Amino acid sequence: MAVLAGSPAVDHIPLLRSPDPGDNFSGMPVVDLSSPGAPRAIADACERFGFFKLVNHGVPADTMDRLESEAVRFFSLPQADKDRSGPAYPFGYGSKRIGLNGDMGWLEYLLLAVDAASLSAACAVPSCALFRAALNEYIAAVRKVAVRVMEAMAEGLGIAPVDALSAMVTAEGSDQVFRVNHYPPCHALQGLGCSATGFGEHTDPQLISVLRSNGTSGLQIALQNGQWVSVPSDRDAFFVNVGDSLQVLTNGRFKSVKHRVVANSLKSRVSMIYFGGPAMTQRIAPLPQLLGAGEQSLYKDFTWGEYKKAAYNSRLGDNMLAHFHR
Ligand SMILES: C=C1C[C@]23C[C@@]1(O)CC[C@H]2[C@@]12CC[C@H](O)[C@@](C)(C(=O)O1)[C@H]2[C@@H]3C(=O)O
Ligand SMILES: O=C(O)CCC(=O)C(=O)O
Ligand SMILES: [Fe+2]
Repeated sequence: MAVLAGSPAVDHIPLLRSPDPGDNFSGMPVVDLSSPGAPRAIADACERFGFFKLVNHGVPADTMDRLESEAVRFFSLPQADKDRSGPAYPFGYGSKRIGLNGDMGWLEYLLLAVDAASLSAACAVPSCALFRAALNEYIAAVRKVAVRVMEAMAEGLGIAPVDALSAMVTAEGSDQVFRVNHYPPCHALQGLGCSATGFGEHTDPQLISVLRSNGTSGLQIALQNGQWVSVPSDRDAFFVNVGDSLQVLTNGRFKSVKHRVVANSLKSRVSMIYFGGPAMTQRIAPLPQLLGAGEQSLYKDFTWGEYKKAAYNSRLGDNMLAHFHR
């Protein structure tokens, strides 16, 4: 992977070709959650792209803006103060290093554990009461959206009960994670025709990810033909993606989408992502309601705990699911 010689600021950060304005995703599925057609539109988008934009989701702009302002305030603290909330593993503040296996990106972040509906009480960060309150309010709201979307997925797939998928994230002991990412502008690369990797290409291991970002673009997804396209930002919408576990539960009908973030040379990007995962002991296997007569699972049997362990022992860009294919 190319790294820029002589620019210590971006040392060890992989570089990417600058996004080309023509790469904007023109076919982006946009789903109105308040519309009766939402379940079918969601299932269709998950089958074609594993990704869609969600509007009319009902989360007040205030809830999103408050968390964004608190996050911006946190990330502008002196480095030594932020470092006191680290390291990121298992949960806390991290900078440039992603995971424990050598991945690097042009970002800093907070990785947080989520309990039944809010931040885990045991979660060490952040200590500021206003930030914690904003996190709790936002997490409770985004989690409800994730549940509504998973119910719509079941309806769109034509399976019963309606909570066949969502029950996995509402169950006792479900493994939910929340992440706030800050990608500072990467001035060192301005005008050089390349960009710093903010978050390298990967798929999310969980069932569902629900992302909201400020008005700075940078998120890209890979289409099924391998082409990378840029996702135009929209601070009022959520972007939903299918994770590896949901691909398995649907026996490959829904696609776990490969995505990455390219850092901007001028503007900072702030994103907040809810990752809905099941309980560690949950078996991840195609739902019987989705298997046609004589249809076999494409995957070996495993639990979320086993898959998570394999994922966390992998590099970001590794195709983790490949090891679980029959
Ligand atoms: C390199 C890694 C970071 C990651 C754990 C892993 O070993 C591979 C999966 C990565 C990922 C991607 C989605 C989420 O951001 C995340 C929290 C997750 O559950 O899996 C990250 C992990 C991480 O940053 O710890
Ligand atoms: O920050 C973003 O916009 C996306 C980050 C991401 O894909 C992740 O944290 O898993
Ligand atoms: Fe991701």
